[in-house]
Amino acid sequence: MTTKLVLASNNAGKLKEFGQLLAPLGFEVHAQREFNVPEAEEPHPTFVENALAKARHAARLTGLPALADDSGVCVNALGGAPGVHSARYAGEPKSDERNNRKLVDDLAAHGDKSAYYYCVLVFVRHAEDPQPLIAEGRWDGEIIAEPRGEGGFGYDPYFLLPASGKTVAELDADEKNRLSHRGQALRALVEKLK
Ligand SMILES: O=P(O)(O)OP(=O)(O)OP(=O)(O)OC[C@H]1O[C@@H](n2cnc3c(O)ncnc32)[C@H](O)[C@@H]1O
Ligand SMILES: [Mg+2]
Repeated sequence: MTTKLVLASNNAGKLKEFGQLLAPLGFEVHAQREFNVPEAEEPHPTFVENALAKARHAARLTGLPALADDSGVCVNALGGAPGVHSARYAGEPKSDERNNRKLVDDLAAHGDKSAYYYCVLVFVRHAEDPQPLIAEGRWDGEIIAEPRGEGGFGYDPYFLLPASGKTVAELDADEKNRLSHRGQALRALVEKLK
């Protein structure tokens, strides 16, 4: 049986990756935009609370099971920033280019460039689901000052994987999905759905 679900995100990069990750698993996946679901508020200080807020919002407005992703890049020398503020690190309107420039500037005076991507996924069967399924993933790397690569989205051209010497934007889509915070979290979530 295929499960129909709504993806509670308006981020084109995430939607593309979820499409690739979920395609082989027999889900009928719809982006919330198809149902004219507006962006949810994300006022919380934790990833898990924001992901739950997004999932509930989409489930409430569509009547469908919903999957939400709250994610970001956490930089150790910056005390975990941008963290939950990753999408709007440089303010409104959201801009990957300005976010990346601010991140590089903020880190310029620091020797420690280590960082990690973090992703929490929340799946709710309906808006009042008392037992949401929750999974997380983490991916370590470091921030570099000059962008490399064309793939991925967001901070990927500046996120270096020391083991391969490549940035995430230099990986092909399959490699990113195999290694990423989002891929790890989704595989863990799917185990819980079984
Ligand atoms: O809330 P939705 O609609 O899902 O879209 P969003 O872009 O606002 O998503 P978040 O609130 O979860 O913010 C996550 C930000 O973290 C960054 N990010 C998350 N995953 C990433 C990845 O795989 N590669 C690069 N940047 C990523 C990117 O800047 C995202 O905008
Ligand atoms: Mg968001």
